[in-house]
Amino acid sequence: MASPQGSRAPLEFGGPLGAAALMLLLPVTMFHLLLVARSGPARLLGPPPYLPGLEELWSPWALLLCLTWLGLQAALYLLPARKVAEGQELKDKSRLRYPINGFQALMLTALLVGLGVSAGLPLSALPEILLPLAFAATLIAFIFSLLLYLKALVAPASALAPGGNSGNLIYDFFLGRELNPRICSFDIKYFCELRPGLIGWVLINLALLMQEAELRGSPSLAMWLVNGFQLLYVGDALWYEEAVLTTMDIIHDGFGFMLAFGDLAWVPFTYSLQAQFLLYHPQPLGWPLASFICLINAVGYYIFRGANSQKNTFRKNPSDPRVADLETISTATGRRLLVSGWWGMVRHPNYLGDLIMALAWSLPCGVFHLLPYFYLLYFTALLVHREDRDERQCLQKYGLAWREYCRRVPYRIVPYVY
Ligand SMILES: NC(=O)C1=CN([C@@H]2O[C@H](COP(=O)(O)OP(=O)(O)OC[C@H]3O[C@@H](n4cnc5c(N)ncnc54)[C@H](OP(=O)(O)O)[C@@H]3O)[C@@H](O)[C@H]2O)C=CC1
Ligand SMILES: CC(C)CCC[C@@H](C)[C@H]1CC=C2C3=C(CC[C@@]21C)[C@@]1(C)CC[C@H](O)C[C@@H]1CC3
Repeated sequence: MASPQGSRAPLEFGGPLGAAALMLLLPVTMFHLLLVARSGPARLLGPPPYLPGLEELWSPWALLLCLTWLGLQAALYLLPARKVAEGQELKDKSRLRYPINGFQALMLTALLVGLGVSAGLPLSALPEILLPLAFAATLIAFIFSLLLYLKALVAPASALAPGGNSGNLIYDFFLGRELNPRICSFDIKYFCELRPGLIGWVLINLALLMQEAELRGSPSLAMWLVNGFQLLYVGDALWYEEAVLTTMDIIHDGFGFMLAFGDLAWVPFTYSLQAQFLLYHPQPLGWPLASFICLINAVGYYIFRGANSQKNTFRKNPSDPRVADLETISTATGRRLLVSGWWGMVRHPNYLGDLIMALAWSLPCGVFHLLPYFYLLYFTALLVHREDRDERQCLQKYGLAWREYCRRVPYRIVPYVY
């Protein structure tokens, strides 16, 4: 299979073997987490309580529910948007246009769910069918990736991603071949990155909260905190939806199994792990400790939002008064790099804020189980790896100017540590 010209990018994720291992390991990990979260000992590293049979995993109703959810989110995506944003310049010098109506989709979904629940929709029954739902989402991600792989066979070379076109079927299937697969103006990757998975995640959290209220009379303080923190995170991502257009997922990575599974299955079913854990393992939490955890989340959010907004404002308009006084380094591309403000503290201040929030999401679950800290552990690994990929791409893009930035700002994520 021919590679597009100049796309002999170095293989990532351990090449075809690594990709094959991840394609097996990620779904297995997700099912392991779903099973142990509801088991008595809730041991992250122990064996699952039992191995579910196909009859417990497969349900045509769960598949129908997942497809309906995707259909609903697609319909909301197609509603008129308050703004249409242009993406980064592509290889052929064109720019794609993207609707900015993610927050509107979240609000409309909340309204529909609210109406549904008051009309008797049994949302609190959702936790009972998480296993078949996760199985259906995984199936959809596999089929989706396969169709996207086939679609890329007829795509022009200019539409292919720099990464996932090595010629190795497994590797390319995992990473994704086409950069911005679209059906007419419907951008499949952009849609999946923010809508069904993220909104699905907070919906699952809400269902877990409602089931806890049914079981114990009212939701616990720990459950409120986890729901509140994660709703803030998802609301923020959709409010600042345009910022996703500059992430490496949109600019650099193709849309293959990694993102399809990540967006549609991994995010809703593993990011809701803390709420799942709390439903089956209630944790006492007093107001003083809860206030301290809120403070940790607020500090994390302040850094995360401050850093992301500073970079986005600077990238949109470097002479904006909010960033005009910051010190910068010029690069040969004409773009400049910030070396003061948040981006002068470490080279990825937004990751630092994100990790502090991840800690705050786990703390309400107490310190006697490792399971609710899975997200923090996985996320640290994801961000360290992501930071490494980004550094390599920036070095390629900015050359000596990037080296100068690394000299001026030596720490990557945690000041004086890493
Ligand atoms: N919850 C989750 O699962 C995940 C969350 N995230 C979060 O999403 C957000 C976006 O992350 P991500 O896309 O990885 O990366 P970043 O938002 O950090 O973007 C990296 C890019 O920023 C630009 N940049 C880097 N340094 C500077 C500088 N000093 N001055 C100006 N521009 C600079 C470069 O692009 P250029 O120069 O081309 O503009 C670089 O490629 C983060 O907050 C992250 O924490 C990310 C992944 C998963
Ligand atoms: C499990 C796989 C190895 C990797 C899957 C990765 C995906 C789950 C993540 C890749 C980048 C993501 C981003 C977000 C969610 C997770 C995925 C899809 C955000 C939308 C989360 C909210 C932030 O405000 C923006 C993030 C952009 C990147």
